Amino acid sequence: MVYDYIIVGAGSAGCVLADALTHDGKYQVLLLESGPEDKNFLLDMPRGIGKILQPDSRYVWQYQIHKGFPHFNESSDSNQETWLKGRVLGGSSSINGMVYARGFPSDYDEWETLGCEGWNWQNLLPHFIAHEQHELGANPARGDKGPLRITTHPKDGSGLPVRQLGDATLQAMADTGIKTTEDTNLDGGAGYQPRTISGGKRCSAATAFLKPAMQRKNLTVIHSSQAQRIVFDKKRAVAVEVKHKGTLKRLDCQRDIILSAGAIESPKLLLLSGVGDSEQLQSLNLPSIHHAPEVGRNLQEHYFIQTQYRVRDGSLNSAFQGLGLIKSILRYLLFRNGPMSHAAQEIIAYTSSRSEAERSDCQLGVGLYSLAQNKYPPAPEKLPGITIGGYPMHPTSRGSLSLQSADPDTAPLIVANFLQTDKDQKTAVAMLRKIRNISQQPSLAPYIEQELSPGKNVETDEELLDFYQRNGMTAYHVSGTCRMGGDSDSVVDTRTNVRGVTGLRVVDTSIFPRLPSGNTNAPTMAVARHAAGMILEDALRS
Ligand SMILES: Cc1cc2nc3c(=O)[nH]c(=O)nc-3n(C[C@H](O)[C@H](O)[C@H](O)COP(=O)(O)OP(=O)(O)OC[C@H]3O[C@@H](n4cnc5c(N)ncnc54)[C@H](O)[C@@H]3O)c2cc1C
Repeated sequence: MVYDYIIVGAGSAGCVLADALTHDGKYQVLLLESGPEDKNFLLDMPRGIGKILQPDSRYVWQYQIHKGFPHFNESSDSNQETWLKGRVLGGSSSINGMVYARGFPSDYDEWETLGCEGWNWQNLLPHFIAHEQHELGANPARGDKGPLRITTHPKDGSGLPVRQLGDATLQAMADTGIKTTEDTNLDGGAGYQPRTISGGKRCSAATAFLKPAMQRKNLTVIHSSQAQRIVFDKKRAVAVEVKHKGTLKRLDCQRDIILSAGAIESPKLLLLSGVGDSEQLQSLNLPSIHHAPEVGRNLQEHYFIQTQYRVRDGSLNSAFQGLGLIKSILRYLLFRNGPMSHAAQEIIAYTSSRSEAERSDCQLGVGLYSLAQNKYPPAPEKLPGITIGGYPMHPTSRGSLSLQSADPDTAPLIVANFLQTDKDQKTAVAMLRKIRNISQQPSLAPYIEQELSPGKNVETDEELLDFYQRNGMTAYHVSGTCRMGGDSDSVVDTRTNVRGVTGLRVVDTSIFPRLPSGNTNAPTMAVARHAAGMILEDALRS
């Protein structure tokens, strides 16, 4: 069989593409996924991620990365961390924190200004709307007829006193100038978390887009098979070489091969296939099909920091351990609600680190629980607490990704280069001060007993920055490594074609020229739907 399209990677982008490209029944499409099926109760139950994100999980890719702080020893804990990506049908949308954040109009309008013609808000908004089945209902900027189910954190507090603490936190935010809104995706500000959760279950890209499409005869899904490289006939991509149970196989394609393997594996596949910096490729004895030095550059990630507070009452800590955990699980099994049905954090806020009059530059997230210090994988603290975390949304620092070996099973070298620029450092410190200010508002005084971290001894800008650098971590939003642009240096053009070759596209977070304001799952799905329209249009023309 020669497929019309082969999509590599059944993640957020791959599932949307598989649905859109098979819709009219005209094209034979193969969706290839290296991970297994998503048949596990812990993937469905939102707080199952506590177990899914364990180091030995079969559902994740793991990467040991360098943070890139020049003043810390390269091998110290402050300079290294583990990044995870989903490796299962649904990709990272099957293992993520389920925060539904679209980014704001200015993000996409900025993409267009950067040369990505046609990728503005006006063009992307219809895709967000078409995807959404939002419990708050439809309006000109929100959809309720799509396959992706979205709810906001429940108003009843799930039978626990957490709602009072949540309301008090929102009041504290309001007192610092961050208005409370019903739908933070439309109005910014602060509110209860919009989530890709419905009926107490995760709604991944596989649930929303792939499962219904799998009924179609023109879609073939092969899981547990890893693409090793793209096969070229001169400069045309014609097949994918795949490893399945130790055996190599060639799968042929007559239109386009679309890489949707995510912002780490898509550039890795390009490099392994001969599209990248030719000097680097030659040093690894790889062929050079096209010299594209930007592959793997422009890496962007949100650097997340968590602050913690001891509280007297209202926290969920007891619901995640001992007898409390058994009760939470029982409650979930019986009613599909309670703490096991919550997203990673209960409250979200968008704010400016400096003045509310300016464009929001930070996302804050409040978890009504606290975590034991220096423990990996994360575990709840015994005593009650809350976390207020956040990250600057528009980092100007850039990292990179490169091959360490020509062996597809060897992880690439990733250097994040967090907080390298003066602007990023100033925003990081200002955000930490903002969080502290929120925690000190009168509405939280009945709850908060003590700031645990950073703690009152961390006071000057230098101390706050040092705390941030040492304790910050990935927000799991890695993007930008196959940058899309109108300029000849960009890796893909504005119709998602890889420059310098034919029959090859990239559609996933790696093509983002800049990170959007907030989490990346919803933007990736909208980008994939926009790209699918172009792919079908181009097919009609050819
Ligand atoms: C732990 C975690 C928490 C997150 N929390 C949130 C959140 O709460 N909200 C939010 O909006 N975003 C969140 N994100 C980010 C968001 O989920 C991702 O940015 C988004 O899903 C990425 O989509 P993608 O299509 O680019 O890649 P992915 O969804 O990662 O999909 C890539 C797929 O390609 C497969 N693949 C890779 N290489 C190969 C190969 N060689 N052959 C075959 N298949 C291959 C992978 O196994 C994977 O299934 C989180 C991410 C993680 C990891």
